[in-house]
This record gives sequence, C-alpha cells and structure tokens, in this order.
Amino acid sequence: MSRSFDAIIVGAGQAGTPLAGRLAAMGMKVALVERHHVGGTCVNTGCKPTKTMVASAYAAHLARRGADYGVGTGAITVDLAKVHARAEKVILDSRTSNEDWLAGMDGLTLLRGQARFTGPHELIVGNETITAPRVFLNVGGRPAIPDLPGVGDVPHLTNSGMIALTEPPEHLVVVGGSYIGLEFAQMFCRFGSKVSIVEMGPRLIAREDEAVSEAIRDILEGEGITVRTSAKCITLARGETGIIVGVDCTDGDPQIEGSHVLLATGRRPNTDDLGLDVAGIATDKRGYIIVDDSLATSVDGVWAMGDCNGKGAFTHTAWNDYEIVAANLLDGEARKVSDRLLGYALYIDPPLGRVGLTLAQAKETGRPLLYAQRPMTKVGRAVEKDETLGFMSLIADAETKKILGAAILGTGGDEAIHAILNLMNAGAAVDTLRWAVPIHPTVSELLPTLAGDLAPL
Ligand SMILES: Cc1cc2nc3c(=O)[nH]c(=O)nc-3n(C[C@H](O)[C@H](O)[C@H](O)COP(=O)(O)OP(=O)(O)OC[C@H]3O[C@@H](n4cnc5c(N)ncnc54)[C@H](O)[C@@H]3O)c2cc1C
Ligand SMILES: NC(=O)c1ccc[n+]([C@@H]2O[C@H](COP(=O)([O-])OP(=O)(O)OC[C@H]3O[C@@H](n4cnc5c(N)ncnc54)[C@H](O)[C@@H]3O)[C@@H](O)[C@H]2O)c1
Repeated sequence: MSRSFDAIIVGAGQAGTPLAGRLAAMGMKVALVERHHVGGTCVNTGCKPTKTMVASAYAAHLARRGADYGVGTGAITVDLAKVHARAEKVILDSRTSNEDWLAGMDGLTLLRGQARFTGPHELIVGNETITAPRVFLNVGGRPAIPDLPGVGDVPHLTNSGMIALTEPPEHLVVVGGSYIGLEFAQMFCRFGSKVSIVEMGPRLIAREDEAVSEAIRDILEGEGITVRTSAKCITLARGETGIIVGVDCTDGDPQIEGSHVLLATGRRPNTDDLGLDVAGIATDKRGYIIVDDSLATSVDGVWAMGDCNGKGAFTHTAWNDYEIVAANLLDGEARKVSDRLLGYALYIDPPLGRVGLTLAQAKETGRPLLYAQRPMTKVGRAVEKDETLGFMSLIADAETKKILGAAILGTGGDEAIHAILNLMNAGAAVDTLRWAVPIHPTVSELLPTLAGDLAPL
C-alpha cells in the first residue's frame, strides 16, 4: 500500500507533536509516525516521571527534617510502589491527552511503527509506503551504553528501568555523574537506598564551573552519597550477592559492590535505524543529523528537530526547534537556532538554574569581565525556609554591561534564573536589574543586590 501526504513527521516527541498540530491547522494532510509512545522521552521516561519522583523524594527529605521546623513526625517510610504509581499517572495523563488531541485533529494520520527511508521523500512504515514533499525528523535519542568490560554479563538499569522500580535498591551504583545520574542518585538516596556515584571525569557535572561541581558534590555527600571521581578503570562483574563495579586500578578502593547499577553515561541519537544513508541525509561522526541554522538537513525538504540534531538536549530546545521550523515555513519569519539563548536546570535539591556562559567559557572569550557570587546563607528566603545550601553567581561584560551568564544553585534556583534569562533575551544591560523592585521575600529579590556586587575579575 502507498499513500501520499503533504508532510510526514517521524517521531511524536516534543517537536513533532506540536508541528503536526500547526501543519494540520493549515489544512495540510499530515502523517505522524511513532514507533513507541506518543510524547517521546520527556513524557514517558524522562522529565515528567523523574520530576514527579523528585517531588516525592523531596517530601521524604522534608519529612525527615520535620524536627528542624518544630514539626513532629513518626518514622518516615517510603512506599516506592506508590511513588511509581504517582509517576505512572502523570505519564499516562500526559500521553493520553496528547493522543486525544491528535485523534481529534482533522487531516492527521497517526501511523504506529518504525519509519525508514526508502528515498529522500519516501519512507516505509510496516508494509506501507508513504511519500511527502516535506519530511520532519524528530526521532530523539536513547541511552548510550558504554562498552565497559563485563557490561554484557550483568544486569544494568537505564532511566526507563529506574522509573519502573517499585522497591528501592539496597545499594545503587550510578555510573555517570551528570544530569541523569545525579537526579536519580539523590532521589534514590532519599527513597532509602545506599547510593554510590562513579564518574570517570575529575569532577561531577563537568560542563559547569568547578565551584558548582564542588558545591553539588558537597550537597550529595552531605546526604550520605559516596562519590568517586576520576574513576579510570570502570568494569562490571557478577559478585556473590550483587554486581561488582571496578572503579579504579590505582587509588582508593578498587571496587564497589552494589545490588543495582544505573548506567547514566549520556545518550545517542535514534538515527542508526532510519535509513538516512538511503535518503542521502548527512550525519556527523556521532550519528547526529547535520542541520543548518534553520534546521534544514542536507536534503531539500527534510528538516531535523530535537535531540537528534545535536543542537540541544532538552525538552525546551526540542520545542524551540518546532517553533523555528514552523515560524520559517508557515509564518514567513527567518528564525535561527543560533539566536537561541540556552538555559536549563538540574533537578537535584536544591536545584541548579543556569543560563548563558559559565565563568570558564566567559574567560575564554577574552572579554573584560565583572563577576559576583553570593552564598544562599545570605538569601533571606533561603534562611527562612532553612534551605541555605548553594550559591548564586552572575557574570557580565565589563564594557557593554550585558549579562553573559548566571548560575543559581539554591532553593528556587530553577525558577529565579528566569529573571536573568528574560533580561538576557531582552538584551538589557545589568543596570536594569539594579532598578527593579523585586518582591520580598523571594530568592529573586537578591538578584539586584548581586548585580550591585559585580566587580572586575
Ligand atoms: C531521565 C531523563 C530526564 C530528563 N529530564 C529533563 C528535564 O527535566 N528537562 C528537560 O528539558 N529535558 C529533560 N530530559 C531530556 C528530554 O527528555 C529530551 O531532551 C526531549 O525529550 C527530547 O525531545 P525530542 O522530541 O527530541 O525526542 P523524544 O522525546 O525522544 O521523541 C522522539 C520520538 O521518536 C520516536 N522514534 C524514534 N525513531 C523512530 C522511527 N524510526 N520511527 C518512528 N518513531 C521513531 C521515539 O519513539 C520517540 O517517541 C530528560 C531526559 C531523560 C532521559
Ligand atoms: N534536568 C534536565 O534538564 C535533564 C535531566 C536528565 C537528562 N537530561 C538530558 O539528558 C542528557 C543525557 O544525560 P546524561 O546525564 O546521561 O549524560 P551527560 O552526557 O550529561 O553525562 C554523562 C556523564 O557520564 C560520564 N561518563 C561517560 N562515559 C562514562 C563511563 N564509561 N564511565 C563513567 N562515566 C562515564 C561523563 O563523564 C558524564 O559526566 C543530557 O544531555 C540532558 O540534556 C536533562
């Protein structure tokens, strides 16, 4: 069977689904192909379930600290089956509402199955061939499993397996100390597991400045998590009662024995089983689809959005890719991905809110810099909440007075960072902050003070 459409979208993730809505609303005949669950990673195995679980972990943590607030509690227990059920409900509600929305969409055909190119504008799904002059790829990514010695001999978990657990592991060994590893490490420690993090790099979350990495390590170790960095010889093997993770061949304990191992060592794009070579669509060495500033691929009439183009690795960057493609194609605009100002958050507690350059990146520009840093112990709202771990920092260009970047590792940091993000998007100089009258008592109210503290580096 063969069918032609005005547009084919592969992947019902964070960009493909809203784009389907825009194209169908323009009267186009659209095929949306999805091989697994509508909503993709974020809805089904990523942001939504993990942030739901982070909320449960925070509740457990705060309950254990009840006495600090003059609140009496009994023994604190965590029922992971209930935590899991809560996350499942959030997943299903979101997935179902997306599916219902798509089902009611005039002009849209949702095809279930794996899509594979048979030509530049022709794909096969099951036993059906579909063609369209416009093809949009939103195929996302999956965990990259490192080729560690023994990896094929022992059971290991990735993000999907972690979300499915209904009992906390006795001892969880997390390999990889970045977003996925750190969020799961802290939440499972709070659920009652013993947790060890094994990171091959010299520090945790190495894309951030050293001060941020160190503060995060202190926060996690303060909760009882063991952290091993510079772990150079990671191996996996079956032990008598669990899994032995070989950590180092030079210093410290050579191995850690855990009951469960999470591999959180990065992600790879879902581009190896898409037939891109048949279509002539170019990828880079790591399999990411090469796109230009408007997200067009090397083949006319084919675009790539979201994690699979390597330009972003977040839900909001995938969504922004949709906005760029839709604005250029349908609204006559000329939007570019290089205009995007990147912000993101790491959802440990306290969270890290980030925008723009790190201090190390700012120094690399060679520009004269202004810098300010303030511990959360000097933020009234944090003191009142008795959540004073972390710090906030701000970097500005000493000549233009434009803000170059900021980090807020502290309570409410994921929200407060938006004050800076919005100011940077508006292109405003840092002095604009000084004359703002923020609401008391908030974390954000200290941002003008931080701006006032800016001093040459
Ligand atoms: C544990 C975890 C936590 C995360 N937390 C956050 C967070 O808090 N905030 C944040 O911004 N980001 C977070 N992320 C990242 C975020 O989930 C991704 O950046 C985002 O989902 C990418 O969206 P996407 O549309 O590019 O791809 P996806 O959402 O992965 O969608 C791609 C879709 O394409 C389908 N597909 C792939 N190949 C084919 C094919 N050949 N045929 C048919 N269908 C196909 C897949 O089944 C999938 O449904 C997290 C990720 C993980 C793993
Ligand atoms: N809060 C959020 O927005 C959020 C949360 C989770 C995931 N994500 C997204 O998911 C993506 C993937 O996250 P991630 O943490 O898996 O990957 P990552 O690429 O951010 O980090 C992988 C970590 O694993 C380490 N590593 C790699 N190979 C290793 C090995 N063999 N042994 C030991 N350590 C090893 C790396 O040094 C690095 O620290 C991120 O890019 C992020 O965009 C975002």
